[in-house]
Amino acid sequence: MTKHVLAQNQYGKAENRIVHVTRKGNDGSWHEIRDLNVSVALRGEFREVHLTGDNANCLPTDTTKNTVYAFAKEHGISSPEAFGILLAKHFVTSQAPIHEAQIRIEEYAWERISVPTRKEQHSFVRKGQETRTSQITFSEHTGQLQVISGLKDLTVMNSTNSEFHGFIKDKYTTLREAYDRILATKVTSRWAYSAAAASDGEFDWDRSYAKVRSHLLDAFAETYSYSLQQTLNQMAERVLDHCPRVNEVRLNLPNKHHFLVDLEPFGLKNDNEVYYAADRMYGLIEGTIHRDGVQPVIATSDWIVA
Ligand SMILES: O=c1[nH]c(=O)c2[nH]c(=O)[nH]c2[nH]1
Repeated sequence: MTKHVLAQNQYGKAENRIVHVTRKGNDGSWHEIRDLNVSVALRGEFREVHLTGDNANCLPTDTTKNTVYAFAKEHGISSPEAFGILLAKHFVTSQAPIHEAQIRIEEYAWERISVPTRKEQHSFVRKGQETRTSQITFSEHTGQLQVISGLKDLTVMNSTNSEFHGFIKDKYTTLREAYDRILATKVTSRWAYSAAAASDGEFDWDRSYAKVRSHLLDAFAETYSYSLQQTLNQMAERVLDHCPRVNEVRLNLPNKHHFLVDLEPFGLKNDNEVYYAADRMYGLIEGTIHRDGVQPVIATSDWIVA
């Protein structure tokens, strides 16, 4: 029998998605968020764990995950580096068999959507450009030029001012009513211009794009939401109200769920500070709003992935 050698090994929970909300100001209405993807890898005396099934030296990956969320509550997240240092030191100094801990953190950066008319600041847009889209169709039969513009991958978040309750409860319903939740979505939108705009040689398409984008953002930030469906309608209505040459707006809004982490088992109270950001599954809320009397033209069957 050849002898086999257990060489380098490490383990831990990877990709702990965490969103931490800090409330500042006298009334806590100025929110700051940190959005991290934290992976933990532990190295040390784990020969027995691999070779004999003796788990005496094994700190469960589940515990490493809990530690990440509990540390966010206990210490806050001043920077990914500072948070990583706290975690790495903790694992190595608290458990004898753990000799080395490696914490890898990706941070997703957000910018504030500032709403000048209100003091509360809890609306954010993910840094990095969204993709601008357009579809132009010209038909020789009708002589009609059709322009459908749009955007995708515009990720936005409100860290408060979102509720969801009063919904149907049947025997399969387990969802709890929410009176203060995070509302986040990655916006895909397309909007159709009037035929007059499409054939107006002077029309400023760049300016119009910027205007629609900013109305979508403002409506998202300013809507006190009772469902993502309601937010969807507000966003589209805002565009139709302010952009006379847009006839129809379609929105595909994946509900990027953020679940409050239960910190009670560690004797910690989670005052809507520490969230688990799930990437799947997601609610997918879609709809078209158009001017009365205008025939909708935007396809409704596209496959949208969050
Ligand atoms: O805004 C929401 N709309 C829903 O239809 C829904 N369903 C659900 O589980 N959560 C939510 N949130």
